[in-house]
Order: sequence, then C-alpha cells, then structure tokens
Amino acid sequence: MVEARGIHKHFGQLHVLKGVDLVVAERELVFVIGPSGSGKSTLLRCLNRLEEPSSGSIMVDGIDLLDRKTDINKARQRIGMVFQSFNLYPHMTALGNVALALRKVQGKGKAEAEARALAALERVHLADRADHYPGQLSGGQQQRVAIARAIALEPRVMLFDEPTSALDPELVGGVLAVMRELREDGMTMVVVSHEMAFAKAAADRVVFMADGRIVEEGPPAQIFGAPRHERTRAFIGQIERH
Ligand SMILES: Nc1ncnc2c1ncn2[C@@H]1O[C@H](COP(=O)(O)OP(=O)(O)OP(=O)(O)O)[C@@H](O)[C@H]1O
Repeated sequence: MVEARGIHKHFGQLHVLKGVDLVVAERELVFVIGPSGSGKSTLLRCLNRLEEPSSGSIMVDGIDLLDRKTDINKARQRIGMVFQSFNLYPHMTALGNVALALRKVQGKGKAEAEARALAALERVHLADRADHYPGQLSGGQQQRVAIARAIALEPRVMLFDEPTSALDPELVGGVLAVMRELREDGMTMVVVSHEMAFAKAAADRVVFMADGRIVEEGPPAQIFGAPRHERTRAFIGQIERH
C-alpha cells in the first residue's frame, strides 16, 4: 500500500531523514517510535507530501506521489491524516465538520455528504453528538470527529501523528479504541505515537527510528522484548523505566 524508498529530507543545513525505506502492506498497522527529533513526524508528513522529500520515491496505492504529473490533491484523498491537534471548525457542528470535507474535497451534494458524515460519526461512536459544536465536546470526542472526517473520505491508508498527545489521560482510551476498531476493519495504518501499550497490543510491526534512520523494525514482541540493536535496547529501557 505504501512503498517509500531512500527518503532524504533536509531543512536547510539540517539532514532530518537520511535514507529511509518504509514499506507498508495492505491492512498492516505499522507503529513508528523513536526519540524526540528522530524524524518520525517528518517521515509521516512526507508520506502524503505535506513535506516534500529532498530525494527518494513514494508510491501509495500504486500512485507515484513525487511524479510531477500526479494530481496531488486527488492522491491525498486516498491518504487520511489525523494530527495531534484536531483542527475542527469551531462554528460548525460535528456533522458539519465531517460533511464539509466531503463537499469540498469530493464535491458531494449536501444530503449525500450529511448521510456519509453521519455514517462516519457512527463508526467513531459519536452519532448522538452529531449536532454538537467542538466546544461542547471533550478533546477525545473532538479527536474522534477528526478521525470520522478522515474516514468519511474512504482513504486507503491512514496516517496518525501523535493522535492522543494533546489529550488528558482519561480521554486517550476512547481514541485508541476507535483506532483498534479501524485496524480490525482492515484499514492500513501508520501511527506515530508514544502509546507503547497500544503498539504492543495492536501493531503488526514496530519501526524504531533514531537520528533520521530506521535502526530496527520487527514485530512488537521483538522490539519491546528482545531488541537486537543497542540503540533500540537503550530507548526501550528508558521508556520502560518511566
Ligand atoms: N519545518 C521544519 N523546519 C525546520 N526544521 C524542522 C521542520 N520540521 C522538523 N524539523 C526538525 O527536524 C527534526 C525532526 O523533527 P520531527 O518532528 O520529524 O521529529 P520527531 O521524531 O517526530 O520528534 P517528536 O517525537 O519530538 O515529535 C527536528 O530536529 C526538527 O526540529
């Protein structure tokens, strides 16, 4: 579903990604971990070209994202993204926020957009809050609306960048539960997060990044239980102590 090869990214003098290869199979959940500043977010943002890689190649669902001939707005419809901040319009209801994406991005009429938006809100268990404004929802509920907005567009792959980092601890579980359901429904997912318990329980593969490179990747049992590289061991040891 995703095939990124030899990705380099420079921000001026700063060489942030130093030749990353990331291949994600259909229905796979890949979880990316690593120290702060190791390039996790930058890699994720390259996968839908929110950041332009300095070099390398990226195919998503058979589309060459870096080909000048590719209509990037159309390609992005296949790639849902959920950020740490929910970015909902405060003056629009939950339904309105989700329907807007369908109308603007896919040109759906009002009735169809709202029907699909409601179905997406049902998938995140918020159909009963469809007419609430973001300010009337908890952070966790707002994040689930943001997830509904992404899945309403029926993406082929979803990218999650620290989706629970802005939430109070008691609100994290609801968002992770929705992510698990998406995974069980067969969604292909790449997740950058510090929720290691979620990685252990739900990831097919864990990728450990340090200093702009993938140091080690494998099933959660290997990465958390028997890491092969010294840097992975040190990182896992550090987080397990916290
Ligand atoms: N737009 C930008 N301009 C300049 N430097 C940037 C930009 N975005 C990221 N960086 C730098 O690139 C490096 C990697 O950042 P990135 O956010 O990808 O790391 P990360 O592994 O996701 O970290 P964290 O876990 O703290 O979010 C950092 O040194 C960061 O300061």
